[in-house]
Amino acid sequence: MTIYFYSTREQYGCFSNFSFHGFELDGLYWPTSEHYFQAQKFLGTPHVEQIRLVKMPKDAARMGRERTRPLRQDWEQVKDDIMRQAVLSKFQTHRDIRDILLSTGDEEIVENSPIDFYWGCGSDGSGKNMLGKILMEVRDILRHIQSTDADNSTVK
Ligand SMILES: Nc1nc(O)c(N)c(N[C@@H]2O[C@H](COP(=O)(O)O)[C@@H](O)[C@H]2O)n1
Repeated sequence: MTIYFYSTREQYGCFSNFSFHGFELDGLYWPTSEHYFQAQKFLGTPHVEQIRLVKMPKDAARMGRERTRPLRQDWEQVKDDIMRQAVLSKFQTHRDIRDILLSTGDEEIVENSPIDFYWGCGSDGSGKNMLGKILMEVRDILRHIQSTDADNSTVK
């Protein structure tokens, strides 16, 4: 059965980038994956740190979406990899949510956003669901890491 998520307050809310599961990446601490993702839009400028330091992910999202500052030129080419790295770091850092992600087996995961047709499925389900796809990719990576670790710890 397809797993839908969106709000951090509902079931599978930990799959949202707005969930408070911080991690270290690029030598810095990020309070949420939304902070990391939005800040990377302005790599090489002081705005990265300004976004990293705001308390709430909704403020990081607002700042990242403001177009008063120029977006990095290669954003469209790099944004999926940046999201993948942020989501992987988040789930590698927190065992409790890693277990929740792995417990979904091979079920399809969909960000049930009524407004976002790129990261989510959009209001009519026709969206690309890139965040859901990335979560499923990360699930595969974590499953592989787990089985490799188990093999390595087996006494031969
Ligand atoms: N809560 C929420 N509100 C929105 O308006 C959204 N678009 C989303 N989706 C999340 O937004 C992030 C990416 O947004 P931009 O590409 O910067 O517009 C990403 O975390 C989506 O999952 N969520």
